[in-house]
Amino acid sequence: MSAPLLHASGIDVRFGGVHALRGVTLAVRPGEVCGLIGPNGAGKTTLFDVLSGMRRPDAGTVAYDGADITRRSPVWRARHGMRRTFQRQQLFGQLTVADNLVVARDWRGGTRAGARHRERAAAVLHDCGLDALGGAYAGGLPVGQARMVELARALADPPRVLLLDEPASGTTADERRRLAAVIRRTAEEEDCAVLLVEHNVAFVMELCSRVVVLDLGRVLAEGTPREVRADPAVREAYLGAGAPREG
Ligand SMILES: Nc1ncnc2c1ncn2[C@@H]1O[C@H](COP(=O)(O)OP(=O)(O)OP(=O)(O)O)[C@@H](O)[C@H]1O
Repeated sequence: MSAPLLHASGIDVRFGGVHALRGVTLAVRPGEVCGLIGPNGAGKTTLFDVLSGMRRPDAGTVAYDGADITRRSPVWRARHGMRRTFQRQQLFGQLTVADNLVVARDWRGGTRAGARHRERAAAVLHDCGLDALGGAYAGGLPVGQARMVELARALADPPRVLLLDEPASGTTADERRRLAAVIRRTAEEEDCAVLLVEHNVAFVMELCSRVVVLDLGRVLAEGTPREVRADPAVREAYLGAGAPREG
């Protein structure tokens, strides 16, 4: 098994009296799609904030490719191949879909690379089945299409780590199939380490090779989808009565 590319160890985060993360340890390897699930308030988004550098943990470390990056900024992490999407969509609504992808590469500077960035954007749009939408304004897209564009934008500059926050939220079954195919292909063909937070358990269980369950700021369980489904503690805390949607 390859070494973890992203490795969070003993992460603690407090918001005043709320202990949002309590000694969370989690590793993601190149080429794997790992799911992060758990009830509302379990700490999933807070952990994403720590991994992407948007929140400094009160304790614990984040390592990337073996180096401690706990104090590195979000921009540093992005420059080094870490990409994140958000629960609430963050597309540039007044730009076209293609320009959303070009911007995702141009931010590094070097405008002379513009033509290459356009070529890469076109290729990524093609791979994501979005050829027809390149000229459409991103602000006018239905939710499901916008989710795919967000994923495409995260791929515009080739990622080494992809943190996806509820990528399937608001999508149809057909859109989920296409999202899953692109995510799987990115992990396998680009050797990218993918971690995704998702409330749609069926989507996670189908797509991910490994699943981590958070509850009340702690790792409650970790394993293959089959192992996690069968875990009594997970069933009680998350998959039992009042479980989130399965499809
Ligand atoms: N900025 C903040 N200030 C105070 N408390 C916060 C803040 N952000 C999160 N929390 C609290 O930390 C805990 C974890 O929240 P977090 O949003 O990480 O959970 P989550 O698993 O992502 O939930 P959801 O599935 O609803 O998105 C919750 O109790 C939440 O109320």
